[in-house]
Amino acid sequence: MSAMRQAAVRRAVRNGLAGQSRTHHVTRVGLVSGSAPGHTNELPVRTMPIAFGKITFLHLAVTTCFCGGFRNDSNPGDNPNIPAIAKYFSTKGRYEEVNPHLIEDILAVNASILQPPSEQCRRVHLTAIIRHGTRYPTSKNIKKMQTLYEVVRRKASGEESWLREIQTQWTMWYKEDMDGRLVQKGVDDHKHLAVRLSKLFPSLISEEKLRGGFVKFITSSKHRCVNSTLSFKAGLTELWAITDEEFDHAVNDALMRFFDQCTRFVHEVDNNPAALSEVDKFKQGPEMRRVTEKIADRLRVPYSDITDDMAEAAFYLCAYEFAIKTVNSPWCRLFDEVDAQVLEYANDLKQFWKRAYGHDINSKSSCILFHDAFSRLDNAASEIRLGKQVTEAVTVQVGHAETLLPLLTLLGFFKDSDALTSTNYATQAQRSFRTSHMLPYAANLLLVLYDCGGGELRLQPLLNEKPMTFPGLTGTPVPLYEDVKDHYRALLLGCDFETECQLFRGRA
Ligand SMILES: O=P(O)(O)O[C@H]1[C@H](OP(=O)(O)O)[C@@H](OP(=O)(O)O)[C@H](O)[C@@H](O)[C@H]1OP(=O)(O)O
Repeated sequence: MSAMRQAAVRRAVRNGLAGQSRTHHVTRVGLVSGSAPGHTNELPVRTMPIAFGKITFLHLAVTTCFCGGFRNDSNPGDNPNIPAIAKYFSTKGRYEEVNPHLIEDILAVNASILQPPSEQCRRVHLTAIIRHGTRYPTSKNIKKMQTLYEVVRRKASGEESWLREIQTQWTMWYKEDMDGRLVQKGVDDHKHLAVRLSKLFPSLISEEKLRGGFVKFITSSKHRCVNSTLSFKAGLTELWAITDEEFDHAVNDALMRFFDQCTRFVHEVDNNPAALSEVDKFKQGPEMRRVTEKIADRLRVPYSDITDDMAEAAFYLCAYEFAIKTVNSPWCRLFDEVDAQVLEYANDLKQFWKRAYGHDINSKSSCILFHDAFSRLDNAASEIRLGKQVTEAVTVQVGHAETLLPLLTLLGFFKDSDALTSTNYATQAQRSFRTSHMLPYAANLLLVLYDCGGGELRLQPLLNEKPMTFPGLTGTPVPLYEDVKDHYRALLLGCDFETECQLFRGRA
């Protein structure tokens, strides 16, 4: 693309010119191969043509004047290509289900939600903590899917078209060595997120800032995270047609996989089955039993063939076929909405007790990430106060659902009055702790620091590109940075990772 055309593209993105519509077919991004040699489904190391699709500036103009919050009424019932139960897929859900406006335009942003707190305020720093993009199932779940497929293939009987499709057309294509690796949709998740964030924060995520070394990248060592980081960078380099420079990223598991290194969490939760007793009780309880019996009835197999694990495997088959291939799989026909809500709750129970409010150490294990985020914000704040340029304008940190959730918990987000337990499902229908809304693939927590002049700094949190308010700080949508620090003073003064993660902490 000529320099003149690049400038025109950049101007159009910046100015949101309506009426101009350009299609930029960008190609090539090299990814880290993570699979066993010869795996047909693995993203190849060699570069691969990824058509960026259409960057339509017309949409930019339309969406920037799109008022109010995003539409959450994707109403999949109207769209036969979207499973009616897609909004219950928990951490196996697509990003588009929490931002349905992206279904029609994956690059659409709603800049109006990001109006600065006042005319004087300008954005000076952005920290983005992002879950990797869409991935294959883990080998643990692929084994369960394979077992279920054999039961259905060999024992199910019935004339329903969806059953015949499973038994005669659908093939078990998942292989154990896929084990959670990033898929092509996951590459696109991060490329598109990068472009949307560059449109939302053009003064921070810009070619100039990227080339100037003001944008830092940190990632978990897992393939899905490294490849998501490469994809995020590719989204920017392709947008700006940068071919003469590459940009580093740091692999830092102490930050992005802190849960592996917190001894007390590993001992008291990760390696302790009793820590998830509420999950186990729910999976053996009446709600789940009704689901497994209904599935067995639909398949006309004995109740003993469809355990809670088999029901979960069927649910995951529906979710992965949709997330990876965007197909409304025949596996989805095994569930009605009530069944899906029960399976969603089982997932939420796992996340609640393993990564969130269920055990205090779950959130305290994220102290290292909490302090890292605030030290970056403090550095930016002091450079602003000294009248200097902010040396780290943007930090992009790629991790897991279990990176984000403990931090969100530590900050007090999505806390209900009652804990999720094996016995209160019926009263938790309106709970705020719902991972389907919080943690899809590519879920992202953004912390935006504003300089409003006269030493006034403000901090805005966003989750999945939607503004939030810090729990307990509801006076203003974008509070003073000092008020936020006051609010979290105890954590800022304490929350010492080494102390919290000591095995026999505080015991004689
Ligand atoms: O049920 P699976 O095996 O998929 O659980 C995964 C985690 O996936 P999630 O429960 O979040 O959907 C996976 O988190 P991710 O963000 O990396 O996808 C995690 O890394 C993996 O270890 C499994 O978690 P588990 O708690 O060990 O089951």
